[in-house]
Amino acid sequence: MTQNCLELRGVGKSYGSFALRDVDLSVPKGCIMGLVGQNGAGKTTLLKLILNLIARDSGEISVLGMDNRKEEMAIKQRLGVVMDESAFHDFLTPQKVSNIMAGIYPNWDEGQFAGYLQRFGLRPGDLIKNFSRGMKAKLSIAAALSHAPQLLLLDEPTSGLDPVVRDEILDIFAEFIGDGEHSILISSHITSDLERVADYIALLDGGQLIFCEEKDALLYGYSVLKGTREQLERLDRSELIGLRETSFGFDALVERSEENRRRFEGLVFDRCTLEEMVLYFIRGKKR
Ligand SMILES: Nc1ncnc2c1ncn2[C@@H]1O[C@H](COP(=O)(O)OP(=O)(O)OP(=O)(O)O)[C@@H](O)[C@H]1O
Repeated sequence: MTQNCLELRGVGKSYGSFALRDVDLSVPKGCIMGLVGQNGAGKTTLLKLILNLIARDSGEISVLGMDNRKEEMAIKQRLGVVMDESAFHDFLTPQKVSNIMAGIYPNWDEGQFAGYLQRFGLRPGDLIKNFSRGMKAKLSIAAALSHAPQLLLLDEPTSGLDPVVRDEILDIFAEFIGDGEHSILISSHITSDLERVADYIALLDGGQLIFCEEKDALLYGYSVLKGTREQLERLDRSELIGLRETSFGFDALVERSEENRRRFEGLVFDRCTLEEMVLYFIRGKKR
């Protein structure tokens, strides 16, 4: 059995002027991979391709060691999914959702679902119509987790949630992968959430995978370099990623290496957040 729960090879899909091109991506078992990128970068398209909700133009996709087209039904039993739009009809209640899910998933765990509802402060008998965006998001996450899935595919699951609930949900995600057998691919614009829980980060931009790296390797492998305009004039710019010039000076991302320490001696090296790093890489690509 493969150690990757998800593998994409040469995956492509085009929609008029937008194209997801030649994406190779592997999600190892037992980890959380964060998928980041600007609006329209192709994150939802990628997740829909994995779910076989849309047909790919090229490439291969294997989910939990199975071909995502040939074994779609078997895969869906073992996947927990949250897409960004509300998953359940407004006239339902969480209790009715539970009854419906029990008919779809042989592994549906009513008790576990009820436990999540209680944890999230959702009443089983209330109409979803009257739920806030955050409450709908919590319901979707509770449902995705309650049929013993091995892999969660989550499209911006925490976007409508307040920081306290987000924190609790991130803890639940960390618990979920704790035994090394479960994994999560999560797209999010909240990079601080990913900085907290993700093991790997994949950046999409304009349909292209810019990188897929271990989060710690990214955070410890790069620094922000800062200096004056005069200092910039004397530098070899080929090492600078996403250079930004201001009236005072410049900043750019550089690889953290002894060679660069010597090359840029006398300049300031700062730590970099994941959010800053993503901005530098996107800016660097647009140059
Ligand atoms: N059904 C469709 N028909 C035509 N174009 C589409 C369709 N679905 C998506 N697109 C286009 O594909 C591109 C990528 O969209 P996608 O929803 O994958 O981006 P995203 O990274 O998820 O964005 P966001 O962060 O805003 O959710 C966009 O240019 C979008 O307009």
